[in-house]
Amino acid sequence: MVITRRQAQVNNNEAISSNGVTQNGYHDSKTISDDKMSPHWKNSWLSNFFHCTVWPFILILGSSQGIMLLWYTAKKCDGSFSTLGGMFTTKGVLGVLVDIWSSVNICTKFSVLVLLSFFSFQLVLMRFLPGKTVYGPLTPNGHRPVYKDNGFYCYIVSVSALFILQYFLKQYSLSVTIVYDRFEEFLATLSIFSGVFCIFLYIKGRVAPSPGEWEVTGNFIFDYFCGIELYPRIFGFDVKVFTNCRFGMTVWPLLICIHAMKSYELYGFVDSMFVSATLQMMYMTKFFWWESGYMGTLDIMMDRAGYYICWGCLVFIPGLYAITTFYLVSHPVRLGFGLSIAIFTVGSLALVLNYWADWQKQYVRAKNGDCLLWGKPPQMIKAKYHLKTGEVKESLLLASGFWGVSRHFHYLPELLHAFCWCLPSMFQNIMAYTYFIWLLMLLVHRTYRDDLKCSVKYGEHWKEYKELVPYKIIPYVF
Ligand SMILES: NC(=O)C1=CN([C@@H]2O[C@H](COP(=O)(O)OP(=O)(O)OC[C@H]3O[C@@H](n4cnc5c(N)ncnc54)[C@H](OP(=O)(O)O)[C@@H]3O)[C@@H](O)[C@H]2O)C=CC1
Ligand SMILES: CC(C)CCC[C@@H](C)[C@H]1CC[C@H]2C3=CC=C4C[C@@H](O)CC[C@]4(C)[C@H]3CC[C@]12C
Repeated sequence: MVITRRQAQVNNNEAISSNGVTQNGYHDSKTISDDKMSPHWKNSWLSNFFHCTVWPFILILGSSQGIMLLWYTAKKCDGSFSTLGGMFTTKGVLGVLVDIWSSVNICTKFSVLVLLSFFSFQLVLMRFLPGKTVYGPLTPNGHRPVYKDNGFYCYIVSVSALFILQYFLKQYSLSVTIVYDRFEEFLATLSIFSGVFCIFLYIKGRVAPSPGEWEVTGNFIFDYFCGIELYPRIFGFDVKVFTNCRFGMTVWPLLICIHAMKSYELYGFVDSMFVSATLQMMYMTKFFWWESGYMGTLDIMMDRAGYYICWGCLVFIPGLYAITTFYLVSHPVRLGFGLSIAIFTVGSLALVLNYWADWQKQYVRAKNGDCLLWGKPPQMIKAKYHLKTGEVKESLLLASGFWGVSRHFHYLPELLHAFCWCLPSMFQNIMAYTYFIWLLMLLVHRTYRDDLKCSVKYGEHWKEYKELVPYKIIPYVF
């Protein structure tokens, strides 16, 4: 039996990314036969089958159900998971799902038209707005992706366009808040679209892969779920920039604005909505300001364009990331001036701290260590790594500043900031904290994932860094 190294490592439970893709791209990835693999692999065909086929299959089938249930809980169960649980006991999970899907209009003319117009608008902005050329990280086979850094302009134009559109629609007694009213239609249509789009990406990856990394295991479910190409391009458009940034990360702030408008239409000014929406808009503004830095993170360097990342950005971000303000539309809370200011101040400081930590890493690397951090020369490790081509490269691992406190200190202010935008909903329902709970799980998992990736990439140098900075997020705790 011949399988690729990628699948073999999944069997051996080595560096597995969140979507199941191994992260050992810095060594050769030739096809190997099972007699060369560890005996553990031979004994664990069941684990291989589970990780590479059953688990992706469950996620593909279950993901859209999960996101529709979240919408249903927020809209039809008064934001209460226990009400949903009650429905599960009376009707059964399947019964509830059948009720949901039979009541939702999928691929209506309206939703398809709105989505196609939005896709086209984003593609036009992506192509024509100016931006300097930036380079992504070098892939193990020596490919360096090139981007146009115009994310911030695209974001500003998109948010402004929403307000301009609202202004014109109001003249005809219409409103963009129809997106909130008929949100389920959009979620369902996007789910279908992303499923079909990933089939297209699978075929494209097999017959006409773009330059850069790509890999086929031959297991359709695995390849469909994890993707084949790392940097697919269609007519010069980078697919992952489109799905992650121009769609997912752009729809999120637009939804926040739509929820705030809806809340204003219903009740006038509500402080809890204002605090939550403003904190999130600040977060998004920071993201787009730093977008070129995002091109060097795990999602872009590791996750191939498959169902996991495409469905995630096309459906999961709109469905889950904006859930707090979605919930606040139907559950307004009056916080009062003092509490609003307190939450807003803590949330803003947390965001500054998170940005500062991200910035320290980029700054020291950009200056090649020739700078001061907190008034002192930075403590660094010059970590060597090998490309597949055999070429030796070097990166700086910062071991002072925030990166000397813990290996992922910046996740702490990220979590605090997210908590602050959920807190305005107070404590009536846990639903408003769904994003925070998700983020907590995602970031904890990410610390393991990044450790594996870096230990494979830097070997002894990473060990050295771990000795200098032994904790993952909170010193002496985790
Ligand atoms: N809201 C959300 O859903 C999420 C938000 N985030 C946020 O996104 C931002 C980026 O986070 P994330 O993508 O996890 O990546 P990180 O910022 O943690 O970067 C990880 C990478 O940085 C490099 N690195 C690791 N340690 C060091 C060091 N000591 N010195 C220099 N370089 C180092 C390594 O890459 P290399 O190969 O270059 O050495 C490593 O793979 C953060 O602000 C985070 O909070 C992240 C995940 C989810
Ligand atoms: C299939 C699903 C269960 C999971 C889908 C997950 C993805 C939608 C998300 C996984 C990682 C997320 C992100 C990583 C880093 C980010 C930088 C930050 O500054 C903004 C948010 C984000 C882009 C974030 C977006 C969602 C993911 C890609």
